[in-house]
Amino acid sequence: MSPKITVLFYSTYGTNHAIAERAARAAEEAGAEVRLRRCAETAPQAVVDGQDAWRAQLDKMQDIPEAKPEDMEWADGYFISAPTRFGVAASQFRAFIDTLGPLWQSGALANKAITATTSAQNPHGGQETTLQSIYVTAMHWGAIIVPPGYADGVKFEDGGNPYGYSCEPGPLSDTGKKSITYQAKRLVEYAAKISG
Ligand SMILES: Cc1cc2nc3c(=O)[nH]c(=O)nc-3n(C[C@H](O)[C@H](O)[C@H](O)COP(=O)(O)O)c2cc1C
Repeated sequence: MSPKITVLFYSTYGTNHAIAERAARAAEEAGAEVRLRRCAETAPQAVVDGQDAWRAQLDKMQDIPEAKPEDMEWADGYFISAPTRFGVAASQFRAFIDTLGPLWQSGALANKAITATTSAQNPHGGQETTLQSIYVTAMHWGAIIVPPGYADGVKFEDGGNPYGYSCEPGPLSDTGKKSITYQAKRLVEYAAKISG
């Protein structure tokens, strides 16, 4: 049976959207059934409309369904991508996560494979703490964290973040694409093992 993967992301300017699209394609290539889902925008419309780039990115994502708790229940594994904000994940991502209390209580979030990626403006702007903050939540769920580590040579080329692929904003590099592909395929492999 194909493992089911929900690729869950939030993106203001497009970087984490690009990561998520790449991860979704890689997971499908690895044989998974995939749902690509975006976290709903929670910033006031006037704030979004006040920045052309923010407005354009939100318009670009209109065809991607907003994440619902059911997308988390459905999946065997989660590929997460969220921007770094003050050293942790963007509040739009957290707002969705904070709707999952009833699912957590039912035990539906336990035993799911999870891996995470992020971007930050600066090379050392908090990527590692953001990923760790996402994994702290995963531990509360009883999810099984699948970090990339250094288990593939690409991790010695992509900046070497063992917690998850991370980058600075902008178009993905070829190495970045390879690293995301590796991380998504590794997630599919372990989601399949865990879900049996
Ligand atoms: C409120 C706010 C806080 C941010 N905090 C950080 C930060 O702590 N470190 C950093 O390097 N970049 C920070 N950034 C930059 C974001 O990480 C960057 O915009 C994001 O990675 C771009 O991802 P996206 O294109 O998917 O929106 C911040 C941006 C905003 C708007």
